[in-house]
Amino acid sequence: MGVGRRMKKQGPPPPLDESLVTKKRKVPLPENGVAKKRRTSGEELGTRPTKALAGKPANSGLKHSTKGSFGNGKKRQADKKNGSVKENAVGNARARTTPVSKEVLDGEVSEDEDGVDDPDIMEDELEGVAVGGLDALGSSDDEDLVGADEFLDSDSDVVDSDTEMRRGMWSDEDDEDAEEKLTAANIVGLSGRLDAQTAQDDLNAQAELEEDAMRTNIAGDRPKILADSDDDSEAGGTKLAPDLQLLRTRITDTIRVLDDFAKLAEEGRSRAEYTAQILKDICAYYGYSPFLAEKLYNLFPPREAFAFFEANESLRPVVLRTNTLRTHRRQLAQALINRGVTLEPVGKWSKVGLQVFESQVPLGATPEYLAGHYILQAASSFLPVMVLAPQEHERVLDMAAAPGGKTTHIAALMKNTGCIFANDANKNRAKGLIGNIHRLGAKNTIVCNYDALEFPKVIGGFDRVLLDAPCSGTGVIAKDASVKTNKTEKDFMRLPHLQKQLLLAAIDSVDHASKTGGYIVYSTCSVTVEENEQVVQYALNKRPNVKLVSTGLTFGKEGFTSYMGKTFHPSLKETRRYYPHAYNVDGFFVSKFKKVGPTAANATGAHVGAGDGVKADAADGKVDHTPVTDGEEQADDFGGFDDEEDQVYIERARKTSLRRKGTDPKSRKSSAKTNGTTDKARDVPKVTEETVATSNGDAKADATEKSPKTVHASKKKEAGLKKSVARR
Ligand SMILES: C[S@@+](CC[C@H](N)C(=O)[O-])C[C@H]1O[C@@H](n2cnc3c(N)ncnc32)[C@H](O)[C@@H]1O
Repeated sequence: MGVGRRMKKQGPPPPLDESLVTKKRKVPLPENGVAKKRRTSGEELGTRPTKALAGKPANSGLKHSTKGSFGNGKKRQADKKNGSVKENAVGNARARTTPVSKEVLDGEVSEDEDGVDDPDIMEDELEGVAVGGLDALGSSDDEDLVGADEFLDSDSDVVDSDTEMRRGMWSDEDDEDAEEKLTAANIVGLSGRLDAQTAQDDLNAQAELEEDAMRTNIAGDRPKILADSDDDSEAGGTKLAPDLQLLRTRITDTIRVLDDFAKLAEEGRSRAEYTAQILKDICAYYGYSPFLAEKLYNLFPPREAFAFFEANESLRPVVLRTNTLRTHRRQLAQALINRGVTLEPVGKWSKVGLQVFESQVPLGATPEYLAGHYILQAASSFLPVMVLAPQEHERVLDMAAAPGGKTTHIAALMKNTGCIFANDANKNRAKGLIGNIHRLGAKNTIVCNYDALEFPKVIGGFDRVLLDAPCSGTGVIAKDASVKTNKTEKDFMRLPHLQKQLLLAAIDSVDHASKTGGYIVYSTCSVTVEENEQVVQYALNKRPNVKLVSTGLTFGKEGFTSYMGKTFHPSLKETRRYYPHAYNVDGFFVSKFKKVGPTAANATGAHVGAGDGVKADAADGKVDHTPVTDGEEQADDFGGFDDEEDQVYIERARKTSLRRKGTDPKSRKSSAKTNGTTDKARDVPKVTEETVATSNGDAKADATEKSPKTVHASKKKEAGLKKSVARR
């Protein structure tokens, strides 16, 4: 039986209080009940699988997850009968820690192979599924953006009334009989259990606070934190193995001091000394490199930083996205419940997400999975596509698309109309992309395998472009702990540089005159300012023809408008940041641009010219190797091409090609003219291995012999080609 971890429901966290930051999950469980309970309540921040202790109930927090839970009613009835809610909860959670068969999961969801920078790696790395509850399934599978209140209230939306619960779950359906039966069995027991759990959690939190206050002797006294000399071998020093409990205590004590420095700091000690100490302790306790620990610590006030580091020790909830091209969420939920899956809607902010709490089957191998009824996808990965808001019949570019979680989401929102170009530079990952596109039944999608910097020369004039950029993955450390140590200063220069160039290419690939769109969405699963606000600011500097607009996601934290002495454009507040500790989702950044005019002829950027100019980056003072335009290209809707001029180059290239093949171009001229489709058919962008049928179901784009590298060499030729493809 595949079972998994219990998780907190997606949604806002409780305020950052001591109950969040004084858990001692590294400390062996005391035998007394208080400590056990405290751990249970401490699941506010989820599990810490990498450092879990034997005997510790994994993710047993029921506070958020059981309310309105949706699953096999038998278990809940049993719970109710027993009346010993707490014991059941803990016991069940312990029993549920056995991971889902990795082999089976891998067999079906391994499209995303490296995935370090990919929030959707959840699909590949899933080792277990959670146990838990449910509130309201949305009313429709048509996904709309929803406001902050709905997101933030996603926990409190749950109502105790049987009637209201059912209405919330299935309000889009008339025939609710089945659902009534399904849920009625759960509701009374769940409601009572939740109340008991809530009361217990409050007690636990209080007990924990008192315990900490006593042990650290901080209630009233100035804690002794800083060593008199450099010798701190007592806790995190190098002489002995670090004492994790002492380290943790010192971290929490230091946070208290930094919170109330005037009152609690030792005399003659500076804030910098305490900061240095806490950074050292964070490195020792959580295993970060000093470089990355400082970078991440600086994003938050000390107490929130601690919550962030803590949250990185727990996996986020397992979430699946209903593929509305193949099914409805209600039907999918029913089918999975019948297989022994406990799930609930991810929150009102999405009408297609289901959070899984427990499963008796491997979620990557169910018939529904194989039939493409859902994809395992981190909740935060829904956001960029919701922000992109693709419309039916549009042309959309997904610049860095593998393994296709967002591409297939876009296809679903477009109801398989229009056309999506799903590009990824990594051929192996592109294979996974193709697999997902087929499995999920996206029929309006063409897969290509270019370095996205080649756009818009490959093809441009899109209504919308999504750039879900390669990044450092500092938002998904819970999934990939290697990020803690393997990201260096060099990465935070190399990646932002690439991201900046990719973003310019994305902007230049959009048709500013699009009647329905003209939007670019830039997202990363990183939380660093270098990869987010600084990249956006760079684009604003380089492309005055774009402006930031609202993401429509009124939940999430505003992007920085200033950070460590750097000031960004005030509109950066339109961007959104997501943190694991704040919303129980992967760390994420989303921004949305509107293109309001053509890219200037003298604009510089990844797509422009093949020059080698090197100039200073006005935004951050770093050297920018952006090629400088030779001024040949004219601005147009696609960002600098001219049809007539292109035609000359195309013709010249055609002749050259014929000559190379030993054919006299003059002898072929008339046939080329009479058969105007010849070049067009040959010149569509290189399509990876296979081409997906377009929306009418029969049109097949031809694969070309061109390699991505040839695109760069024949830029003028491509300029015409993109037009021809665009008109297909
Ligand atoms: C964050 S992942 C994309 C995840 C994808 N959007 C999804 O939702 O499934 C970033 C992707 O960018 C690709 N990539 C990296 N550099 C690229 C480049 N220069 N051009 C195009 N794709 C690139 C990587 O292969 C990787 O698949």
